[in-house]
Order: sequence, then C-alpha cells, then structure tokens
Amino acid sequence: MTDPADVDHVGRVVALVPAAGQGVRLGAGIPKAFVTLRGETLLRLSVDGLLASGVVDRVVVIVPADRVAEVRTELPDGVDVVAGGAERTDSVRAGLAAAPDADLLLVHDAARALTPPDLVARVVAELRAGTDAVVPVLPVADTIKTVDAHGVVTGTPERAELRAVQTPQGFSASVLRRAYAAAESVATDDAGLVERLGGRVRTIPGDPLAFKITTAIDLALARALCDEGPWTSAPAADPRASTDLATSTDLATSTD
Ligand SMILES: Nc1ccn([C@@H]2O[C@H](COP(=O)(O)OP(=O)(O)OP(=O)(O)O)[C@@H](O)[C@H]2O)c(=O)n1
Ligand SMILES: C[C@](O)(CO)[C@H](O)COP(=O)(O)O
Repeated sequence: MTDPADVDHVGRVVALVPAAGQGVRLGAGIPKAFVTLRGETLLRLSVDGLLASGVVDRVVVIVPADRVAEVRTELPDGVDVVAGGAERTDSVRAGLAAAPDADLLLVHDAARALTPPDLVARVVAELRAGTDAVVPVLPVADTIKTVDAHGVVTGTPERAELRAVQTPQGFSASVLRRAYAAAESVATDDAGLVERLGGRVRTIPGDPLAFKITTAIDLALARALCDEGPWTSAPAADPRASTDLATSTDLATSTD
C-alpha cells in the first residue's frame, strides 16, 4: 500500500518549459527560444528531449504573449502553450497555473536545448524514489570570488563546496506550489524558492550537454556539437541520443 506521505511521488509528471525570455545576452534579435539549431528552434529541441525521455506525461511551454498562437500550431499535439511574464519566476508561475493535474513537476529551460533525455529520466527517477526537490549539478571549473559594489574581492568560497546548477529541476507538485505561493520576490532558479522555505534540495550529477545557451559563444558551441559531435555518426539523427553520454556523466561527477 502506498504510504500517504509518498502520495506526491506517484502519478503524473508535467514538465514546464519557460521560453518567454528575450535572450538579451545572446543578442540574436529575436527571443532566444526561437533561435534555430539544425533547423529546429531551441524550444522544439527542448520539448522533444523531454518527450524522448519517456517519463514525462505532459508538457506546458511558456512563451512571449505575442507568440502563443504561432507556437500552438508548431508544437506536437498535447503540448500546452501559455503566455509568460516579465521575469522567469513569473513565467514559471503561469506554467504552474496551467498544470493543476501535476503530481510531479519538472521545470526545464528552453535554452538547454541539448539536454540528454537520460538526464530527464534520472531527475524523475529521483522524484519517484521519494525526493521532494532535486537539481542536476556540475562541479565548478573556475575559482569563484565574491565582490563588493566596487568590484573588490570580498571572499573566495571553497570550490569543492560549489556546484553549477542545471535544469530540469524536479519537485513534488505540492512542494513547488507552496514555494511559489510564499515567494515574495524573484529567484534565479526554482529550487531557490524551496530553499527559502527551509526545504531540502537534493543534487544529482548533471550533464555537460545540458548547458544553457546564454551567449553567442554558447550557441556556437551548440552548433559545433550538432555538426561535429561524435554522435553524428550514430544512426539516430537526434544529437541527444549520444551513446557517449556515460562519458559526459563521468565528467559531471569529477571534481577536478
Ligand atoms: N521572463 C522570462 C525570462 C526567462 N524565461 C526563460 O527562462 C529560461 C532561462 O533564462 P535565460 O537563459 O536567462 O533566458 P533569457 O531571460 O531569455 O536571457 P537574457 O537574460 O539574456 O535576456 C529561458 O528558456 C528563458 O526563455 C522565461 O520564460 N521568462
Ligand atoms: C534556472 C537556471 O537555469 C539554473 O542554472 C538559471 O538559474 C537561470 O538563470 P537565468 O539568469 O535566467 O539564465
């Protein structure tokens, strides 16, 4: 019999895909999610990656208000499309309102278009095992400094304790809804809102291919990976179907 405390960890998985940002740092002149890679938008690639994982029951994408009608015609049947807001937090909130049926929620940036489906499956597996909040992470390669308003260094956090956080981030729906209901300001990631409530957030190894396309150099890297990556010789056309992902996951767990 299912323990009532675990009731959130069975049932429907709904993935929210915030895609309503402008992409100022990329500077493509159009909202970033509509930039293309191998003829597909970053948004479409991200949605396809979620669906290819086989562990997502429904997808809700959140796009700029003036793109809703267009995106509805372009995405597969069953993918819901709603209008986002000024901040990422506002967009995720709009997605949450469109997912009343979710038991488990993923929040996944459209900008992480090469995320391997295997990473999505591992996040959901962690939720199914009873975790309320889970984030994929990578070790940090650079030394990180804190600075004051004048750019003067105020500290050097111990690198071994730092992680770079990716998406999809996974949550039991009740936990994420509580976090958003309590949120009084924006946060740079969804787990941050759970942390503010004192919630426990677990990490799992991320994947270098789940990098966020933020600047022009990130887009160049994504294009190079699609055109020249070792997986292009594999039968599957989808670069995320790479059989080399075990290697990239090994990298994820390295602390060098
Ligand atoms: N108001 C916003 C801002 C961001 N996002 C989404 O959140 C994800 C991560 O945000 P980021 O990479 O910062 O995208 P942008 O906000 O578009 O980038 P920038 O800050 O350079 O404008 C992206 O898929 C973006 O579309 C969103 O849905 N709504
Ligand atoms: C959610 C996120 O992708 C985790 O790394 C990131 O915090 C989004 O930040 P951005 O400033 O909106 O790119």
